[in-house]
Amino acid sequence: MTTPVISIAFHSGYGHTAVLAEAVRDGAAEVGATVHLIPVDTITDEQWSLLDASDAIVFGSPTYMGTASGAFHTFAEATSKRWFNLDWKDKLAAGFTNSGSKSGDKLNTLQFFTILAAQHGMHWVNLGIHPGWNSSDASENDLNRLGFFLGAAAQTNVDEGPDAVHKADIATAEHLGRRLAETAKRFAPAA
Ligand SMILES: Cc1cc2nc3c(=O)[nH]c(=O)nc-3n(C[C@H](O)[C@H](O)[C@H](O)COP(=O)(O)O)c2cc1C
Repeated sequence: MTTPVISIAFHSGYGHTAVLAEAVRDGAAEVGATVHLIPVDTITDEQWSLLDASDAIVFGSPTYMGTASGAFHTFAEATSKRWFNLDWKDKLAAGFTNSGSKSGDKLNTLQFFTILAAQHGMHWVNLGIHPGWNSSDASENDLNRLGFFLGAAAQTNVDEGPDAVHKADIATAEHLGRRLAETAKRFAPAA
C-alpha cells in the first residue's frame, strides 16, 4: 500500500491552533499516512527538507488581525525560494485555522492559504462535508459546526486555554487529515 507523507506546517502563539494541528495529524495517521508536525516559527533545515519530500502540506495558523499570524506570514514568504523553481508543484495542500470569534474573519486566512498553495502550483483539498449547526435540529457539536468549505475552521474562547478547543472542531480537523491522506493515496503515482 502506498504510504502518503503529509507535513503540517503550522503556527500557534498560545497553543490552541496546535491542538488542531495534532488533530489533523491523528486523522491522517489513522488512515495510514506518515505525518510530520512542523512549527514554522522554529523551522529547521531538516524540517524544510521534510516539507520538500512530502506528498501533501497542510497550512495551519490562528487568525490574527483577520489573517494568518505574522509568524506564518514570515514562513510563507520564506517559501518563495521553493516558489522560484516550482519545487512544490503538484503536491496536495489543505488548511485550518482557529480564532476567538465564531467568524473572526477566518475565511480570509483560509483564502490566503489557498492562494499560497496556488502560487506554488499545489492542488487544494477542501473539507468535503456539508456545514453543521444550521437547522433547528442541529447542534454545536456537529462536524463542521462553523460551516466552512475551504478547510477546517475552529473557534476557541479568548479567555480559555488549549484544553477548551471545541470537541467538534477537533473532530473536524481529524476529518480533514483523513480526507487529505485518502486523497494523497488516490493521487499517488503508480509504482
Ligand atoms: C494579535 C492577535 C490578533 C487576533 N486577531 C483575531 C481576529 O482577527 N479574529 C478573531 O476572531 N480572533 C483573533 N484573535 C484571537 C485568536 O485567534 C485566538 O485567541 C486563538 O485561539 C489563538 O490561537 P493560538 O493559541 O494558536 O495562537 C487574535 C489574537 C491575537 C493575539
